[in-house]
Amino acid sequence: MKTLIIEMIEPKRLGELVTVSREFCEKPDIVAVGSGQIPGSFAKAYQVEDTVASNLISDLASLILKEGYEIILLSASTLGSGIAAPLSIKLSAPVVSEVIGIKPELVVERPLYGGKAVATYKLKKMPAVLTIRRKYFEAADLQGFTESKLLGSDGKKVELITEREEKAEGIPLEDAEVIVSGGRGIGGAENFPILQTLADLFNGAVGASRGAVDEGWAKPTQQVGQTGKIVAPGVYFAVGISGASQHLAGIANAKCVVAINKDEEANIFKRARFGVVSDYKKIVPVLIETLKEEG
Ligand SMILES: Cc1cc2nc3c(=O)[nH]c(=O)nc-3n(C[C@H](O)[C@H](O)[C@H](O)COP(=O)(O)OP(=O)(O)OC[C@H]3O[C@@H](n4cnc5c(N)ncnc54)[C@H](O)[C@@H]3O)c2cc1C
Repeated sequence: MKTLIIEMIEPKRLGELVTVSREFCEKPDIVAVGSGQIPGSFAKAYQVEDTVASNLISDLASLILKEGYEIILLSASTLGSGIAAPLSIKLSAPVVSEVIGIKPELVVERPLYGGKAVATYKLKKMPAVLTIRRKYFEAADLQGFTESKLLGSDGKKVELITEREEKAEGIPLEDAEVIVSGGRGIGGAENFPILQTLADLFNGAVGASRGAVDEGWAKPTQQVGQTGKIVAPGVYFAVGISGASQHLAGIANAKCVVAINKDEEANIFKRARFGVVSDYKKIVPVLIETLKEEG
């Protein structure tokens, strides 16, 4: 099937979409968003430097209709989700967001009810737009680079006036293999550095519950959950987090959850593989010392 990837030039995200594209075609085409060389081998490559989603919709829709693409793949990222919805309206195309599984015969899966259920859809009308949830598919190894041509623009509707770069401190939560998250049980912003110390020992990242973010102890960009980031680390430490369903929705794909909570009835223990019922102030320092000793 004729497949088009629309994505920022970022090897991991592109690699994941290339893996998904192989379920539909041998070699996809790509519209790469942003500047720089396009890693990987694509049949045809187009490039747009404008990163404002609403400016791209008309050009993308014209290209899709002209070339007859059947499957359109984007990451379920801010840009991907920002493009997928208006693009599907412009094309009168179906959209399935946050796809986590591809089955034979055009069947796709996405989570529902904060990850408590999985819905299965059969794609019957083409083109179909799919946004793919990060880290559910192994990123393909992208070899070499593909030459691209600029995708013509029908004029900017929205002008980007300023862009404030979010200071990326350490590894992004979505990419981290180990996350140490703190909740309201941490007791104050001054107690978050100990979580950072633990995370650093694993080369990991620090996340937070909405409880901690609402208290102003952690940044909104650190929030994990339904209205925060969806993460999929190998190990997720939930420290002083009760385990509300909205928080659990963000860690549905975490492989191993380790909960530290002084309330043995806390809901987080139902999701945890390992649980410690104790005050985190007694446990986390011991964990740090032990890890340092182990080297
Ligand atoms: C529409 C909507 C969307 C939401 N989206 C999100 C979301 O994206 N992410 C999110 O996290 N929440 C979200 N929430 C909020 C969610 O319902 C919870 O209120 C929130 O997750 C609670 O945060 P918490 O677990 O840190 O705090 P609490 O529920 O107050 O739990 C604190 C925990 O810390 C434990 N504790 C206290 N002291 C210690 C100690 N010294 N040592 C160890 N443990 C201790 C307590 O036993 C308790 O279990 C959303 C809610 C709504 C309505």
